[in-house]
Amino acid sequence: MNLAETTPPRYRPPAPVPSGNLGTFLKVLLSRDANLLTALPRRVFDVLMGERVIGDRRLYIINHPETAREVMVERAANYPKAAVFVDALSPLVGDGVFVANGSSWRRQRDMIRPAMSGIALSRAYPHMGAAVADCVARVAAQARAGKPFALDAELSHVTADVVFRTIFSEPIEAEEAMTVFEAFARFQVLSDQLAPWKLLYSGRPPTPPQAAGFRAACAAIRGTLGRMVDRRLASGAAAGRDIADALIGATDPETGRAFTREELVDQIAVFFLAGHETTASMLTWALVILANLPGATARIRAEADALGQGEPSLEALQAGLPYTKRVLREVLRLYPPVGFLVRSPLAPDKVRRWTLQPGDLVVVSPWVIHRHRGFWKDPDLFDPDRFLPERAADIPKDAYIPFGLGPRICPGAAFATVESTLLLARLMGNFDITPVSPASIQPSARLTIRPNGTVLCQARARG
Ligand code: HEM
Repeated sequence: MNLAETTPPRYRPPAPVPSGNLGTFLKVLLSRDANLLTALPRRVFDVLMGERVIGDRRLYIINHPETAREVMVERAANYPKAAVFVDALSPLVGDGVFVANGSSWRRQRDMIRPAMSGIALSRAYPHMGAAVADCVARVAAQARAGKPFALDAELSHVTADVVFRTIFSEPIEAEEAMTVFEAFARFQVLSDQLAPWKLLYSGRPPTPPQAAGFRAACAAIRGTLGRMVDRRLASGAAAGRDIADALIGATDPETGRAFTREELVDQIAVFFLAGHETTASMLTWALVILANLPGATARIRAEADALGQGEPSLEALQAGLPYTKRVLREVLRLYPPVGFLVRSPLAPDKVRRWTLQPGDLVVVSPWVIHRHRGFWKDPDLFDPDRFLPERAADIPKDAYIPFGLGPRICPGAAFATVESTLLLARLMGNFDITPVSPASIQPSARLTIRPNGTVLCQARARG
């Protein structure tokens, strides 16, 4: 079989057809569904930059990659993360690196570098392998039972397991890890419900009724992580074991100061938040899409089968599986888990024909840029081969930004790429996974861009 010929040439995976105007935008924002993706006007996917006034805020969307570069890279210091974004996450992550700004962010970013390095990845890799093997065993049990299972929940489980094992050398099944995992699920639901309130007001928004449950979920997560940190501090860090040890051993390059206990909890909460739902969402979309594409599935399986049954070395995984990686890149283009990067200028700044003021919101959206009519051929179609080296020249610089851009670019990109390649190869290599109701699956912008509901699937072991 010539595998290259088996991929259907034109497949449009689920996405809302943009049609919104300001009226629908506000309606969606205030509805229980609050899915921004259904509210985006068609025009947004054509313009290079646009302005909209919502409530008492001015909101700018920047699509042009060169303009995005000016703001996010060249003048990044004038564009810290917006308060609306920071306030939404700081009950969970304190002043951790994901939300910190200015010199506090710089110092933390320098200090987490060893925990995110290639050496740290090679130490994390065996933990990943163990978590993936457990995931394969759970899905095999579902296949034997013959009952539908929630694919999205399983992928959140395994990616949270990977994060936990790589931070603390402990699996998620441990009682404390499970407490964090379950409280995080509540955090996610409640933060989705709170987000629209916060966007509409530039001042302090009124306190909606969900806020108490939200704070309780954050306290449960931080309390548990704090106890785990205390135990590790008491037993002493053993250099090079895991991310917890790397963070405990990290020092500020200027002052030599280490993270305080609270700061350690902040960073670990960041890794948990930033490091598992993103990867889980990417993999959910990959499996949903591949269920429609036997040709692409066959190509991934050929690469997975070539890995053999034993644990592939990190080097083999990083160097190999080129088609699987192109599929994952294309999934990240169509469903970037972080769909909107939100900043606010510190000082007035002229950007194209507008003068942006402090308090304005500036959005650079991977979701919009990745589907922009001006930068991509057939932007809504699934075509992994657009990432073939010989077609690289077709992609404008900075039009592909699933991991962000500039100094705040995701430090976990290599980690996520290794993890998702291994998981996808193992799941596709061992199972047929088919959604029970494929027609109902649509993307929704929550904390990450996820399917709008539970993705029930049937798994069958491959013969
Ligand atoms: C497919 C998986 C992932 C995607 C798509 C992703 C995407 C992103 C994006 C877009 C940002 C920048 C946000 C902004 O500028 O506003 C970011 C930041 C960050 N990510 Fe990831 N991420 C992924 C996985 C991970 C993993 C596995 C980790 C850690 C193990 C991680 C840790 C972080 C951290 C610590 C930041 C904050 C960096 C800073 O502000 O300096 N991410 N991520």
